[in-house]
Amino acid sequence: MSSDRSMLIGDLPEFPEYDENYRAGFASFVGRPNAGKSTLTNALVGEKVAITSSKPQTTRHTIRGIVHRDHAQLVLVDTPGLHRPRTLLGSRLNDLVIDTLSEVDVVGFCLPADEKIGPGDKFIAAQLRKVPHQPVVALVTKVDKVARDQLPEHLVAVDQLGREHLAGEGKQAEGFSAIIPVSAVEGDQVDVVAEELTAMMPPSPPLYPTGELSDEPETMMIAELIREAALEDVRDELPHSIAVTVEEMIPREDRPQEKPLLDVHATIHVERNSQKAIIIGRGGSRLKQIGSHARTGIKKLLGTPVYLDLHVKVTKEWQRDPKKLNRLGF
Ligand SMILES: Nc1nc2c(ncn2[C@@H]2O[C@H](COP(=O)(O)OP(=O)(O)OP(=O)(O)O)[C@@H](O)[C@H]2O)c(=O)[nH]1
Repeated sequence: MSSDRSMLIGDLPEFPEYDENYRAGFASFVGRPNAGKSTLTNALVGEKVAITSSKPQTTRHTIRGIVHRDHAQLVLVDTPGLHRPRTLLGSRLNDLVIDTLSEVDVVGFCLPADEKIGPGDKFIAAQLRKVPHQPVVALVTKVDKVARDQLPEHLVAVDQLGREHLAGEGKQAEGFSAIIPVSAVEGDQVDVVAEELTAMMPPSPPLYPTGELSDEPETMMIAELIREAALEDVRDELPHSIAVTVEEMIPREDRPQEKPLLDVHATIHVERNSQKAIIIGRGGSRLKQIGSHARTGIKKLLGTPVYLDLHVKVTKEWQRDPKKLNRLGF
């Protein structure tokens, strides 16, 4: 894809000017499913890069968003939720999370303000002890959903969670390095989050060109857009049973230069025939709708009209079979 990429996006990379005070590095958000990680990533980056949904565990891939400030660059690695593994897929996701976290400069632990701290949060805090060299900042998300006078009590509980379950050696000796209330939806304190996190980055030249929002290969982002479209309206029936692979992305030949068209061939994998029927819909109507939603998103992402060729395939028990997981890129 690398040669096509510049053609699709159309910019030559240009890096920001910098001096010895410039900082750059990586941050990663963790938290229970639905904690608001993707929404906060989008608010910080200013564009839709990670996929948000009202149902848990849709962010399966590591999607990076890049926050550009005058004197700093913050590369966000948006991980899947850390959660107690129930399937092989679950435990692979957790390994992936710990690996990712060992490489970042700061971890943002998202804790929704409108939900009591529960066993899931304590589990994550305890997992974060495995990465003692990174500071962990508590990001108390969705503060617009609670009354102002309820917030202080919640912040005290968050502080206590850090002291009781996270505190150990290294940077986490005393629990959270900072606790920041934020509302990604209302844009409240998003800047403070950016400032605090960039201040924790090491001195470094810029890592990415100016204006770059994400270095995730387009195919991965396109697969996520299709997955999101496929889950639309049927999340209750098929919340975790869909994976998408993008087989091919080929610029259509014989098109005038000012009117390019990209052919995208992708497959939606489901686990059972009954699910295949749900995805396809009566007379193919749902599949058509999925294609049309996804196409709009892909066009917006790439700035190029696309022809989307979608297939639905039953890949049995893909969540539990290591070979199939490998093939689907997990
Ligand atoms: N009111 C309000 N809702 C929010 C805010 N941030 C996120 N949400 C909502 O909370 C839900 C979950 O948000 P996501 O950003 O998808 O959560 P996530 O942690 O990435 O979820 P997973 O991908 O399941 O791990 C969505 O419906 C969001 O719209 C916020 O600041 N305020």
